[in-house]
Amino acid sequence: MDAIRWQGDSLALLDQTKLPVEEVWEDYTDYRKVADAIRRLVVRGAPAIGIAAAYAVCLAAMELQCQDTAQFRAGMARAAKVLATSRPTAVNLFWALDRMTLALSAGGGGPEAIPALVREAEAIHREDISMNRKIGKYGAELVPEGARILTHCNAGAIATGGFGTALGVVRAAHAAGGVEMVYCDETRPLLQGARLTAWELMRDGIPATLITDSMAASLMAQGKIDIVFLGCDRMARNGDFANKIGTYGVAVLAAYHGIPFYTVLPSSTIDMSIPDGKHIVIEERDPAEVTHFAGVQTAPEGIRVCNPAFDVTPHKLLTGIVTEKGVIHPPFGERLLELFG
Ligand SMILES: CSC[C@@H](O)[C@@H](O)C(=O)COP(=O)(O)O
Repeated sequence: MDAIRWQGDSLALLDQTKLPVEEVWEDYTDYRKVADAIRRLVVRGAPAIGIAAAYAVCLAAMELQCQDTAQFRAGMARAAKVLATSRPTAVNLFWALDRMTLALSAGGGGPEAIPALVREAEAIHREDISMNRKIGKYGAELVPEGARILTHCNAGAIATGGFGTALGVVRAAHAAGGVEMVYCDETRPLLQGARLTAWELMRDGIPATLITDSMAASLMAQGKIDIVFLGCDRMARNGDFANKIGTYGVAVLAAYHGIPFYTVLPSSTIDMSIPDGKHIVIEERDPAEVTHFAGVQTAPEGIRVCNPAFDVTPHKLLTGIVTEKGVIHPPFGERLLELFG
């Protein structure tokens, strides 16, 4: 299962805004439209955003290849800026753009660098899938026999290059026969859990139950959740992390009920340049996402709205962090530095 395909001179994206009702792939040749697709959540999920941006840099270079060197370089800098302002929170976007900028300079800085840029974007894509496979293997070892797992948002194959982070763990654990049920929080306001996670799990034949976000507490109190796995958009070097709004609430609930709570991420999601979660920029999105549901108004016109797309969970609420280098336990700051510093 995938949502991003490089086609040599164009990028195909599965339009995630249309799932689960329609499976529509769109072709992109204009990097500006890819930036807009990232903004509109056609492509979403931290690793997937980075991969799409890397391919968009290739599209920019192809568009600019007939310009003289100075114009090519100025155009590439402009394209990187447009892509960097698409969404602020997931660090994978900036990590991928930095890699592409280095590949551009290493390749000569001009249109002659196009093959090197394509190779780099493909490497970013391929490495992400391979990190997810390793993450799945390590994470599956944490899953108790007959586990009932809770997840939030969508950290699946379509949020990554393929296989998924939190859902990669679920896939690996299910293949080993260890999963009784995956409870998916619907994930207000844009329903990534209901529209995307439920869809991915059903397609793979993994037992899944959809719940509204407000049901998680009651399920935990009834002893129906054994372990929580969810994704990450940016982790600071002390282990504080941003993920889809509602994650912090799930973390508090899990701590209260004594349920193991893990975030699952590739190293491309770790931002060692910031000391803690206070430094993570949280994206504020359109109020209409809260006041309207599928185009239908559900709140009075003119009501003030607060719509942060992410929240920050303090590292103290984490049982562990699942990465491609293994599972990290406290003290997170020291272990992150050792493995990723
Ligand atoms: C492997 S995806 C990890 C995170 O990016 C995911 O949990 C998440 O919060 C996605 O938010 P979204 O706003 O849908 O891009």
